[in-house]
Amino acid sequence: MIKIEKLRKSYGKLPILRDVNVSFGAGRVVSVIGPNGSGKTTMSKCILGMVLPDGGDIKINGESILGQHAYRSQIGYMPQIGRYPENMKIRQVIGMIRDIRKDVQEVDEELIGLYGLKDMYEKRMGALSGGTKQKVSAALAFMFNPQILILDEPTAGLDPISAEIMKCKILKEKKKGKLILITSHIMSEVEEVADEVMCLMDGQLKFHETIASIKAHTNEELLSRAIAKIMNEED
Ligand SMILES: Nc1ncnc2c1ncn2[C@@H]1O[C@H](COP(=O)(O)OP(=O)(O)OP(=O)(O)O)[C@@H](O)[C@H]1O
Repeated sequence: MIKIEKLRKSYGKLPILRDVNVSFGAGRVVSVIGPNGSGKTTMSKCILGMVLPDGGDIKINGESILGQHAYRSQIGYMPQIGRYPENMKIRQVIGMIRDIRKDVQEVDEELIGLYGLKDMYEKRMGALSGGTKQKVSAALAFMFNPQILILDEPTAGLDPISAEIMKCKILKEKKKGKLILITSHIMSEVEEVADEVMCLMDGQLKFHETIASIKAHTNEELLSRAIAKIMNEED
């Protein structure tokens, strides 16, 4: 579904992504992990067309996305920190985004319901708690039934029940054949929802394996230990 070939990006003289090659298939949940600053968000932003790569290619369903725009409607994105006009009410933000995507007949309002956002519709974005803002971002990411979801730390800031709702939603959408890329630093959470783990270190692909194979080849039952073992291996 997504094929990344020799992806390169630098900021000034600092190389951030260094010849990353990786493929992700439909119906999979892939956790993108790696130390802070290893390039995870930059890779996501390249897929989203928010950052222009210096070299390489990104193909979605066989077609290069470079210089294209239409493909973006197939991707739902939940940023680490959603930024919204402070004076707009939740109702207005959701209404505005729905207006932009008038082409979509059937909208998915499940998270709006499960997170009780309608009861807060008249609250202004600037007055919301961090967690509630996250819930609005989540509801928007899933709303237009995208084939690909990119979720940057989706449960960070959510209370345990809301985090559980998010994880159930991820697994439900995966069953529909969607590809879901999740950045997370919480290994127990990665283990609960992901099929595969992709690890970036210093802008390079360190490994991309299924959770079962990571555990098997490190001989570790705990994913956190298995990953620590691989990360500490010499190249
Ligand atoms: N617009 C920018 N201009 C300059 N440098 C940037 C820019 N965006 C990101 N960087 C740098 O690129 C590097 C990779 O950042 P990125 O956000 O991709 O890392 P990450 O793996 O997502 O980190 P984290 O786990 O902390 O979210 C960092 O050193 C960051 O400072």
